[in-house]
Amino acid sequence: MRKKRKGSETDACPNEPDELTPAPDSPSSNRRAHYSLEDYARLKKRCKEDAGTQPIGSCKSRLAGIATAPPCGASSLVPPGRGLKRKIGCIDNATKMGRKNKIEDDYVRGDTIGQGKFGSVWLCTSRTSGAKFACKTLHKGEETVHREVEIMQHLSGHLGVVTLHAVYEESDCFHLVMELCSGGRLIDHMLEEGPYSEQRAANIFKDVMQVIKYCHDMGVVHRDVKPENILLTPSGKLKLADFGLAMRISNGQTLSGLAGSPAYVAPEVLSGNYSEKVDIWSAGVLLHALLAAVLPFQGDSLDAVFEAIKNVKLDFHSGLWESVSKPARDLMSRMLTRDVSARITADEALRHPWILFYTERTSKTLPMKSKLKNQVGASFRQLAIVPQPEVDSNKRSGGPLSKGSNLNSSTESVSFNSEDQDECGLVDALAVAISHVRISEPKRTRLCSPTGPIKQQCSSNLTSNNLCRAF
Ligand SMILES: Nc1ncnc2c1ncn2[C@@H]1O[C@H](COP(=O)(O)OP(=O)(O)OP(=O)(O)O)[C@@H](O)[C@H]1O
Repeated sequence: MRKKRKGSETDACPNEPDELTPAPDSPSSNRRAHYSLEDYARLKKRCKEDAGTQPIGSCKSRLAGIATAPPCGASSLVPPGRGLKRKIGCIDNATKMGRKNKIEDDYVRGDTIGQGKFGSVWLCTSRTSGAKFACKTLHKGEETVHREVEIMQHLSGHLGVVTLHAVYEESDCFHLVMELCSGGRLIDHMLEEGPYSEQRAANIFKDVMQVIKYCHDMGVVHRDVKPENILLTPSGKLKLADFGLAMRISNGQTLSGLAGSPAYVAPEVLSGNYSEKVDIWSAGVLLHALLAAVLPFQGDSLDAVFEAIKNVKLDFHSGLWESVSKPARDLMSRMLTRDVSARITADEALRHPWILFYTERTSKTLPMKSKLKNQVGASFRQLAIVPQPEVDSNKRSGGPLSKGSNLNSSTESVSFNSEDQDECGLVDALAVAISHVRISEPKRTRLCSPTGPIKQQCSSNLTSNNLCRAF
């Protein structure tokens, strides 16, 4: 039997309800939404055990369609592991697949720096150059190993993607030698430093959206966009990591099956077929967390989180949102809309006035003093691309993701030196924003032939596999 990836180890959980119930409004309730996938795995294991008696619409039927689409052009019926040689044969020379050397010949092994449920990520040092790298070891037999390797190679080279330097194959595993992102994970910065200024959030968010757009242009859906999977380099550059759940997708093709992380998962993932727009939703959750330091969809259990994702109407009008500009709220609402066709694309998000305002060249000289916030908001309101969506009270938002001081400047790509600036700069920036507001269909740079919905493979291994890390 093949090994199951993403925390497939599931234990009996007699005390599950208690374990899934954090104190209301406590900071930990947010963290539970981030970190309670093991709980969810246990829950779903129970679902699996009940599978024979579950009716349609039960958790079994919800979990049956775990997406297993292979890279474009490959049959979804190819058993995982088979065709691996062919796939990795595509990996170019830069990654030096198929080399005779063992990794120990070229690198000195260092400390473990990350622990995934699949295995570990460890520090390694090149014997020739002395340069340090991160090495992720993927054990063969895991369902998605070949896909992660292939997709990393496919995307490697973009500034926003962790660069894959080399791949070493052993009889039972692959070692992926990657660029070392020693600046930590974005989530750790968020937890430590609390809500971000709009200026800072916009610049972080722009970097994230640029790499998501790149993935989508390259025909890849990440499916697990969250701050835990965004790493920082020492100079503060953001890098999207962990393509363990990523899938290739053709234009017009849809995926199916549960994959993602609970707090960030798009509603359509919970209910049916979905597309690359799931990454937009997840990025919208991230933007919410950046600006408000709370997750938008919370609950006392994972099912309650999912219920919130499906039904809670967010209120961007009151409470903490009163101090956030309307353009920021507008962008968020366009990303966190359940109507997938109305949800903006990565390209559109990047051209949203809020992003342009805070990240365009002229924004470097714009005032950020709070007294100008409303003016900015009013100006942006005029730039709105479409009307604001209906909002209602959000009963579950609460509990800070973190408390803390201002973020250090390591990730800020634009410096803000604005105390003495006047409103002329603001007008200039708005003019720039206006000039960029054009909404059109995004282009894919690498498309595969449309093949229609990807066939589902209902493997119990896959089911519990994706449940745990990716539920
Ligand atoms: N290139 C890198 N540089 C530095 N640290 C890294 C790098 N890649 C991964 N890590 C560390 O290892 C951890 C696990 O890596 P990764 O997320 O790729 O594994 P995973 O098991 O697929 O993750 P998850 O359990 O979140 O799905 C990361 O959270 C990070 O702390």
